[in-house]
Amino acid sequence: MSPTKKSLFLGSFVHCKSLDELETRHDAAVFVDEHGVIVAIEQDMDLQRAKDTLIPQMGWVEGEYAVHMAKKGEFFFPGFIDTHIHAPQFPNAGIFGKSTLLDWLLKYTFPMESSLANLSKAQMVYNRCVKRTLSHGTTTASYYATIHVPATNLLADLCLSIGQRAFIGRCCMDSDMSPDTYRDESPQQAIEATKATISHISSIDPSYSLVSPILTPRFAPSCSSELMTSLGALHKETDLPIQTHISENVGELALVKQLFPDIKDYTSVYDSFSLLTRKTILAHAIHLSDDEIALIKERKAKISHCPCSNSSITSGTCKVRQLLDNGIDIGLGTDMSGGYSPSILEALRQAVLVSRHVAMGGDDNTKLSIEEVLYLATRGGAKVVNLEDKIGGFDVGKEWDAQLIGFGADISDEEGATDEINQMDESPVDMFGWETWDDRIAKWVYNGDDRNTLAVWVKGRLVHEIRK
Ligand SMILES: O=c1[nH]c(=O)c2nc[nH]c2[nH]1
Ligand SMILES: [Zn+2]
Repeated sequence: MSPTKKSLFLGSFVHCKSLDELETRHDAAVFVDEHGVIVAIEQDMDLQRAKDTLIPQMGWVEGEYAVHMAKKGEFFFPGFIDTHIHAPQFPNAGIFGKSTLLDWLLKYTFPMESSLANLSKAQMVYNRCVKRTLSHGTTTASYYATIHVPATNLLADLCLSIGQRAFIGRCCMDSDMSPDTYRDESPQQAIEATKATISHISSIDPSYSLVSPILTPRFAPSCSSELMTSLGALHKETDLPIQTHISENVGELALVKQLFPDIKDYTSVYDSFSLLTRKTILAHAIHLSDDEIALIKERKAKISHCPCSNSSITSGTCKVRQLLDNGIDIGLGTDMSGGYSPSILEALRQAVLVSRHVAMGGDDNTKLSIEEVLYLATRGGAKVVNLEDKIGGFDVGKEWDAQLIGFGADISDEEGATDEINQMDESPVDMFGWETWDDRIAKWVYNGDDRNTLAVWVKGRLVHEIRK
C-alpha cells in the first residue's frame, strides 16, 4: 500500500449534492494535499492544463505528487460509510438459517464472538474483515467488537495500519441475558475494560484522526441499569460517541418492557440513562412509536438503517421515509452478520427494495430512489457519525475518502468489442456505451459489486486496488 502523498485525480466525479440530487462532473480535477485534504477542484482540466496552471501555482513539484486518472466511463465516488457493522461476526456472514434476533444471538452470534478471545483468531478475522469491507468501498465503519480488550484493541490497530477510518466499540454486556462464558463480570469491570480500550486508541491515534473509540452498550436487554448509568456518565465526561441497537424485533420489545416496566418505551430507556444524544447511533429503529420518533428527533440522535439484516433475520421493515420526513439523520449499515453481506452497495439496493415493500402498503411516496440511497451511504452516513465536515462528498476542505468505479470497456466500443469476454470476467455489469450517466449509476447500484471497485483511498492514502 502506498503512503500518502500529494495526489491529482482527473476525470469524472459523481457525488450527492443533496438527498435527491447527484452531481456529475466530467473533465474535472481534484487536488489532494499530503494530509489527504482536498485543496482545489477545477473544471475543464486535463493533465497538461493542470501542469500549466494550478500545479505550479500551488508549488507542487514533479515526482512529489501522484496522478490518478479515471478512464472513459469510469468515475470517482465518495467512499461508503457503514454506520453499523459487527467485525467479530464476519465469519458468520450468510449463516443465520431461519432464526430471529434473540435465538440468533444465542445460536450463532455469542459463540462466535466469544471465540475471539483467542487473539490469533481475532487477528485473522479482523484482518480479513477490514480488507474485505475496504474492497467493497467502505472507507469508514462503525464497528462493534467483542467484550475482549486485547482483541478490540487489535481491531483498532488493524484499522489504523491498513488505513480504514473507524469507530471501535468494546461491547458492553453485563446482564444475565448473555451466557456466563460471554459477558462482563460487573458494571465496574465493563467500564474499566471500556476505559482500557479508550486509552489504547488514544495512544495509537491521539487526535482520533482515523480511529476513534465509541461507547457501546450492546442493547438495553444486555445491560444493567448500573452499567448504562455509568456509560451515560462516561459519555458526559468524554463526549465520545455512542452506538447501540433499538427496536429491532418484537420479542426484544417485550423483553425491554419486562426489564424496564416503569419506563414509558424503549427510546426512553436510553434517554433515562443519558444515552440518547446527538452523538448516539441507533441501529434498526423499526418498530418505533410516534412519541419515540419525536424524542429521537428532539435529542438529535441518529439512525442506522440496516435493511439487509432486517430482512435476513425477519425483524421487520423500517419506515425510512417517515424518519426522513421527521428530519432525523439516517445512514446505512450492513449490520453484518445479522445482514449477510459486508457490502454497503448490497445494503443500498436492499434499502431500495424494502422501501418498495413499504410502498406496497399503499403509499407510493415511501419508495426510495437511487439518489436517496446513495446519499444515505455517503453524506447521510457522515452526519450519522458526526463527520459531515470531513467526509461524505467531494468538497474543498473535506478529506479524500473515495472509490474509483469502473466497468471494463463498453461493449459497443471499437476496442471493447474484442474484449467482450474479458469484460465479463472483470465486471458483472454489461455497459453497451449508449447509457446515460444516470443509467450507468443505476446499473452499478443494481448489478455492481466489488469487481467494479477498482481502487479505494482513505484520507488520501491508497488502501485497496484491484490487481491490474
Ligand atoms: O442485529 C443485531 N446484532 C447484534 O449483534 C445484536 N445484539 C443485540 N441486538 C443485536 N442486533
Ligand atoms: Zn447490530
